[in-house]
Amino acid sequence: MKKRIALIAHDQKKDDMVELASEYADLLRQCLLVATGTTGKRLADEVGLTVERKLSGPYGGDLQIGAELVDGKIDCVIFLRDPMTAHPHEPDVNALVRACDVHNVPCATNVVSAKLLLAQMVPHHHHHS
Ligand SMILES: O=C(CO)COP(=O)(O)O
Repeated sequence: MKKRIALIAHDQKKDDMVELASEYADLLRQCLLVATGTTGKRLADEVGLTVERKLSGPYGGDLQIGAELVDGKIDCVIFLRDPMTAHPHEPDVNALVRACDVHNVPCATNVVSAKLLLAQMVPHHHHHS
């Protein structure tokens, strides 16, 4: 069965997310993708991925993804957080990461971790950059 991957990036990390997704586009096309609003739009517009878009993070998108996650509908989370900027929805961000820990769902919060995790998500995937 296809893996369902959540992709989320704070504003200062969106360029990194687009770059990461471009590099791993072949792999990501074999998965079902869900993203917060603005991240999802950029992935669709700039990488050409098919992405199910939730609300933007500050409007509850992290919580929508968290709700699916606790229902067992998310296999892994790539959440490129900006550690240098305060966010009004920080409680939501923490809730999603906490839900990953509660339910033992892998969650990568930086690019290097994301690459390691993505490489494990699709069996026998050979990465060409
Ligand atoms: O704020 C976010 C995650 O906390 C991301 O939301 P957007 O993808 O809509 O910018």
